[in-house]
Amino acid sequence: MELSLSIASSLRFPQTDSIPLHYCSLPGSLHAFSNSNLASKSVSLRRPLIWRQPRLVRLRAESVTPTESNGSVDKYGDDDFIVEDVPHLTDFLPDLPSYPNPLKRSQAYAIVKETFVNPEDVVAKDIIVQKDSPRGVHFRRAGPREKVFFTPEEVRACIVTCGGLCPGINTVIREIVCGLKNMYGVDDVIGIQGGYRGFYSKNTLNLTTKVVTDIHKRGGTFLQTSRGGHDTKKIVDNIQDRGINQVYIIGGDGTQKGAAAIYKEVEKRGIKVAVAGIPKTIDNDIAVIDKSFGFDTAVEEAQRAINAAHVEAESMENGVGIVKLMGRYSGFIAMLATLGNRDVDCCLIPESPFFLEGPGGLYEYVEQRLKENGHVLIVLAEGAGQEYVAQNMQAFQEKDASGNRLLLDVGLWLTQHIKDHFTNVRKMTINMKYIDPTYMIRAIPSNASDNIYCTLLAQSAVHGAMAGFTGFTVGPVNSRHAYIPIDRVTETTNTVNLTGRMWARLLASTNQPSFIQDSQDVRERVDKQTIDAIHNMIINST
Ligand SMILES: Nc1ncnc2c1ncn2[C@@H]1O[C@H](COP(=O)(O)OP(=O)(O)O)[C@@H](O)[C@H]1O
Ligand SMILES: O=P(O)(O)OC[C@H]1O[C@](O)(COP(=O)(O)O)[C@@H](O)[C@@H]1O
Ligand SMILES: [Mg+2]
Repeated sequence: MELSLSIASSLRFPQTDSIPLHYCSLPGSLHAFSNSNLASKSVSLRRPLIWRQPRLVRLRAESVTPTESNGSVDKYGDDDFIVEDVPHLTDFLPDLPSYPNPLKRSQAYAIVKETFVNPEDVVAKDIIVQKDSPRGVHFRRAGPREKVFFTPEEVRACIVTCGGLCPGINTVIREIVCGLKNMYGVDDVIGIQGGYRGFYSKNTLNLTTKVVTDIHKRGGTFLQTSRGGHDTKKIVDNIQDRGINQVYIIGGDGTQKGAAAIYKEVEKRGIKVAVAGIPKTIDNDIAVIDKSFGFDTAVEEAQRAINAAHVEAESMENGVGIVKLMGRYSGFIAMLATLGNRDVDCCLIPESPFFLEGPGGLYEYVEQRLKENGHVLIVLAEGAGQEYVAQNMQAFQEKDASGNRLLLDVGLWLTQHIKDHFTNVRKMTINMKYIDPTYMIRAIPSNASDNIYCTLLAQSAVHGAMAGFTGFTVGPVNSRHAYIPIDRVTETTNTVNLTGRMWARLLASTNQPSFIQDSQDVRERVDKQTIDAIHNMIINST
């Protein structure tokens, strides 16, 4: 694949693992990589966001003792050291006063040795490097700052939850309320009910630490959620009318796009409102961050359905167990639930097309497993094989209120096809058990480790907003929490990399067919996806 220099020098690839040829930092400076690894992730391009001088000035002005700082202008100015910084209220309100952070005096932090994050701390996006590789992309490290831009008395915060459910939403709500109160002495927090449309169509709830004290023990969202209904102007009007100056938005890729629109409108109006996004998705499809909260809980819960299907399948002659799990465009839940289980014979995900008939197809493999083992267990993500289901059902494409494509039931479709094939074509009796635990895996409270994760997310968001950052999403990057520009997490979707090692591990574990007859084919397909994504981004960015 070839990229012309003019394209490469004005646009930069955000993810080194999906860079086919070039990696550019500053316009005009080009780093060529011999690495031609191709990823199944869609690759997108964005304008360079290198810390330019104004950001450097602000970053350094934020330093406690600039003379003692480890950094130097050169260091940050290096072409290969890129910091993708988040906006700050002072970008459009330069005269905003700052105050000493009250955290130092709080009960929790009184004896902490290093209360505040060094303002020059950044988190590396890629931690696998070679000796001579460029230092690459970094994000600002999350955590409390020496200076804050709100007094506790002036804060009026709100929390809203949007999109689908996932375990842990209530923990995040709780910890934002408790974090604001216990760390910063903020009393005024309100809940927006029913997602974005709740800003302009519903009454708010007063969220005190007492009100939220045990909500983390329940699944779902205490504030309710919805799809659709994002009207930026009405939402920001409402934010202004209610005197809200910190907005915490919990939601997935769609929600974060909405948060970016709110931030931009706030900036346009020049009002002092910090907008913080907390990424939420059961599908784990949000780019940049390590993993979304509640994902592990969901994978764990999926084990119950898979185990039940296994018990049913192995207790009968020619038992076929099929479990359908969530995963609209990304098969992470199905992949991890399969890897975590070990009884699964085959995992089907949206990223990996499969076929039924002929050599190397699913029917052949099912028959082989029935002969070898007496039963077979299949886990499939709801987004897998949608093109076949649509063809067969001659269905038209429906969308939900947010514009997401509504999926056809691939579980029922596959169940029927396997039954028909073995009964009518192979003249074999099979015992089919189909389990669809779809909502059960996301409508539960989060487990202990997700609760810890949710607490970190909430507290990091609170520290960021109090420090005046805005238009950011918080999340772990290589296990360290960072403030990430919202656009960065919405421009691409995280999908299972078919040419990566994790999918290979799954194939090695289940020993299922890869459904790829020619590995060159898949490389070319992934390559084409990459080129298409680049073309789309170029068109969108012009
Ligand atoms: N491109 C967008 N711009 C503004 N708001 C959006 C956008 N996409 C989705 N939203 C809003 O975000 C909310 C949640 O989106 P949805 O796709 O349903 O869930 P998720 O955030 O979990 O992906 C909805 O209220 C929807 O209107
Ligand atoms: O039926 P609902 O509530 O729209 O949710 C179903 C969809 O939500 C998802 O869980 C993803 O939701 P998000 O966009 O909120 O992350 C998909 O896996 C699933 O297809
Ligand atoms: Mg989504």
